[in-house]
Amino acid sequence: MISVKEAKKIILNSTQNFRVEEIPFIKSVDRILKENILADRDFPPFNRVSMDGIAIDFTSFKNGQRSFKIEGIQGAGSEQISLNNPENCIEVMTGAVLPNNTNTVIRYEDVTIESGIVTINIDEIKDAQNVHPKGKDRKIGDLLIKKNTKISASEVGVLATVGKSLVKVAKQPKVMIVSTGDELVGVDEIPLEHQIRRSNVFTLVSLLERLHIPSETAHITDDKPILKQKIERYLQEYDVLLFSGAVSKGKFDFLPEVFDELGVEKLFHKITQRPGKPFFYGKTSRCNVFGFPGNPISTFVNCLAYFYPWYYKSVGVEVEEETAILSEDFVFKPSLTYFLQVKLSYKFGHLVATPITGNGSGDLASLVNADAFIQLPNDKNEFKSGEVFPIIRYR
Ligand SMILES: Nc1nc2c(c(=O)[nH]1)N[C@H]1C(S)=C(S)[C@@H](COP(=O)(O)OP(=O)(O)OC[C@H]3O[C@@H](n4cnc5c(N)ncnc54)[C@H](O)[C@@H]3O)O[C@H]1N2
Ligand code: MOO
Ligand SMILES: [Mg+2]
Repeated sequence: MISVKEAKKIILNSTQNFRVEEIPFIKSVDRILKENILADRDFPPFNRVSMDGIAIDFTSFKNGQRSFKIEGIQGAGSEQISLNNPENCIEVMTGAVLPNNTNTVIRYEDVTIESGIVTINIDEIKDAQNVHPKGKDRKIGDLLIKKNTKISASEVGVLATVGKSLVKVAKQPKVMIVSTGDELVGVDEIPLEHQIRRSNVFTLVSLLERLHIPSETAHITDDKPILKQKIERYLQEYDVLLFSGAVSKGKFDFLPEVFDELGVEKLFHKITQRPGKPFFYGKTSRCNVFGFPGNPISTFVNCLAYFYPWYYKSVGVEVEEETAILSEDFVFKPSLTYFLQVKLSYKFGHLVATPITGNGSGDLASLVNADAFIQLPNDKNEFKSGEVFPIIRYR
């Protein structure tokens, strides 16, 4: 049996490189960028008019001129024109190129126009006002988005603007999720008295969907030869296998021996934690094997506490640890790290975690009443209101 800290260390030391693929940028949200995105031109690429109005040569205004004859019109999307007479003006629209020989824009709200003559109604005008200068935001070649960024809507806009219709992202691992157990029937079946419906595979599928990892699922009964035959094939075809169940001490908990017989290197089996203690973790040269204990909350918390960080490290993303303040005193006697279910809220701007009591790791209904797990260390038994501990959110 090893500690949570040791287990995490082993897991983070056995990450995989899923390599890189190119996908349409519009499909890239929540994927991990695998190239630096540079400015393909200055931002903005020309001196951009930022208000609808008139463009003048500021020197004329400085010299006391207040009325200007309209010489032309410059709309967004038309080639730059030039002001020929510095005592005239050009009507300009937001997004247009600032006309040649002008440098200052005055809003329509601040002028009156009569018979083609513009009269300025305000005294306060600054040189170069209402112009967004070429290259003010970014220069050509500047780094806009760093490699290993998790792509969001804001990155998508930048990718579009630099013409990155195809973008390099971390490839997702090929994952198979396997449930085991003779007591389990399908979601659409009516269970007999001694049976229950499978739920863990679907929680795992959904937890992986949050990471945009597609997965396949299978169910295998507690039959050792069949388990062995199927898992042998999965080990050759998938990058990651996630199991739920059959890793504890029961007569039909065949997975640890099957893994051993199939040459899966055991990296650990059992962690000093609750729930999720009998977690098995191993690997072959191509595949990482996560054998989550079958109790639903054990499978759930171990996927969040171990598979998620393993995945993020594999794709090169650093995730900051989040913490919350315990809202009430809590006692946990066993010397195990306890992943306590909590409901999160904000009090005076601080994240507060209120314990949600359930009936142990089989009580999957209690998961819907909580938002996260708070990780209480195994070196003490009494946890006081106001103390701060790491949390793992699932909402
Ligand atoms: N003698 C001991 N017994 C147990 C120990 C122990 O240390 N000594 N550990 C307990 C702990 S802790 C856990 S957690 C469970 C882990 O059991 P397994 O990983 O072997 O899982 P199973 O025996 O197959 O099932 C346990 C439980 O979970 C239900 N289950 C399994 N798969 C699913 C699924 N896909 N959907 C819904 N529910 C599922 C299953 O019906 C069982 O009730 O072992 C303890 N025992
Ligand atoms: O420690 Mo087990 O994983 O909850 O019942
Ligand atoms: Mg068992």
